[in-house]
This record gives sequence, C-alpha cells and structure tokens, in this order.
Amino acid sequence: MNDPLIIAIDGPSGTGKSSVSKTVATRLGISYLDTGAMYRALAWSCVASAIDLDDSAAVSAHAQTFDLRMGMDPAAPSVGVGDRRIDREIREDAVTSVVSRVATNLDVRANMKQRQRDLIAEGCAATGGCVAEGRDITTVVAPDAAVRILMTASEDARMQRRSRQLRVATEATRSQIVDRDRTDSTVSQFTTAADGVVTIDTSDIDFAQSVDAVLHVVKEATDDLSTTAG
Ligand SMILES: Nc1ncnc2c1ncn2[C@@H]1O[C@H](COP(=O)(O)OP(=O)(O)O)[C@@H](O)[C@H]1O
Ligand SMILES: Nc1ccn([C@H]2C[C@H](O)[C@@H](COP(=O)(O)OP(=O)(O)O)O2)c(=O)n1
Repeated sequence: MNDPLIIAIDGPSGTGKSSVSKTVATRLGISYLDTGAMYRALAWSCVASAIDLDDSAAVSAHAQTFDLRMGMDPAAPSVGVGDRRIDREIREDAVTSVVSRVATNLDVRANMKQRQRDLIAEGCAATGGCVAEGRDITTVVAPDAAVRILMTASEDARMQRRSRQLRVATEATRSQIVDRDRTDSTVSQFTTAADGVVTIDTSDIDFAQSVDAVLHVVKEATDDLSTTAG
C-alpha cells in the first residue's frame, strides 16, 4: 500500500490557506484539517466555560480535557465541542479577537500538536491522505510531510480578501489582522519558509491558479517519491 500523503500548508491570515487547502483535498479525495479552527474552538470553549483567558494554567487544563470534535471531510468540514456544533461561533469577532491568547500558551500548543498528529493519522487512515493547514504544520506538527508549503501574499492582498470575506472595511481588518499575526508570530514562525518548504505567493494569482500551484508542488513531490522508491 502507498504511504499516506500528508500535505502541510502554513502561512499568515488571508493568504488563501483554508479555501485552497479544502479544494486541494477535495480534488485529491483526501482529508482536510483546519488547525486554526481547533485553536478557535478552544477559545470559544474557554469563554463558554467562563475561564479567565489570563489564567494560563486554567486555559491549559481546559485544553487537556475539552471534547473537541473535528470533521475532516473537505466538502463539509465541521467543528464541535461535545455534541454542540460551533462552526459559525468560532468565526465571530468574540472568538477572533481572543484566539491568540490561547494560541500563544505553550502548554496549549503541546496539547494541540498531539491532537493534530492524531487527527492527521486518523484522516490518513480514512482516505489515504490529509491536507493540514495552519501556522506550524510544516515546522512542528508534520515536519516530515511529503509536501510542505508556505503560502504568502502581500499585506494589501490579504487585507482586501479578508475584508471582502467578512464584509467589513479594509482598514478595520488591517489593524486587527496585523496585530494578531504579530502576536501569533511570537510562538511560531510562519512568514518565512523553513528548509525544504516551498513558498507560493498568491498576491498576483487568482484562486484557481493557487489551487493549481499547490497541485503542481504535490505532483512534483509525489513523482520524486515514486522515482526514489522505484
Ligand atoms: N489566490 C487567491 N486570489 C484571490 N482570492 C483568494 C485567493 N485565495 C483565497 N482567496 C479568497 O480570499 C479569502 C481568504 O482566504 P482563506 O482561505 O480564508 O485564507 P486563510 O485561510 O489563509 O486565512 C477567501 O474568500 C478566498 O476565497
Ligand atoms: N497551527 C496553528 C493554526 C492557527 N494558529 C492560531 C493563529 C490564529 O490567531 C488562530 C486562528 O487561526 P486561523 O487560521 O483560523 O485564522 P485566520 O483564518 O488566519 O483568521 O490560531 C496557531 O497558532 N497555530
């Protein structure tokens, strides 16, 4: 049987990671894991349980035990805590504005790394592969992935996309996202490519071209693998 195909994609907000990863996973018939949604789910769950986000020990204790349920079908990914689906809630401002506070907690990150590795293995067992996207997948969660990509885009392109997506003014989005990226980058490096990671700059290409660029990197990597194996 072929080795499972793990595709790791990192990058800052608004580069196209989530939308491109979902489409790539659908095209390849493999699983999809949105790791940012996991940090968002933890932030939502802490707020719902009235946990003080400044109490890092309480947040990390909650991270160990909360019942996170990730659906990895790229055509219908889902996020839940226990039986409660929270797909909409985790995209709301109340979560977006606080998620960095849980994502910069190092104990939380250690727990999430293990959950993410387990989920990637589960996704691979179910479909033969997994596209996992976030900020530290190429470097920490799946550094041995067959395909590792850093998506970048100019700040202007990222802000315009996000403001169009959220239907809010570009300038309001800019300060919120630039601040969040700066905070997040204190715990993981996601603006420059680590060794062996291929950079795809999506500033001047459209969505379909971004998908094709990823599929091209996947094809090159898998051709290389079959040459080495054969
Ligand atoms: N290459 C691209 N060109 C234009 N728009 C794009 C491109 N990639 C993504 N988008 C759009 O930009 C928005 C943000 O993309 P998203 O995948 O949510 O980014 P990220 O996960 O990196 O934050 C989405 O509405 C998406 O359709
Ligand atoms: N592997 C990851 C994924 C996300 N994060 C952090 C970074 C962000 O502040 C939050 C939410 O990530 P998400 O990718 O959903 O954020 P955006 O879609 O870029 O707005 O989690 C992380 O620290 N490590």
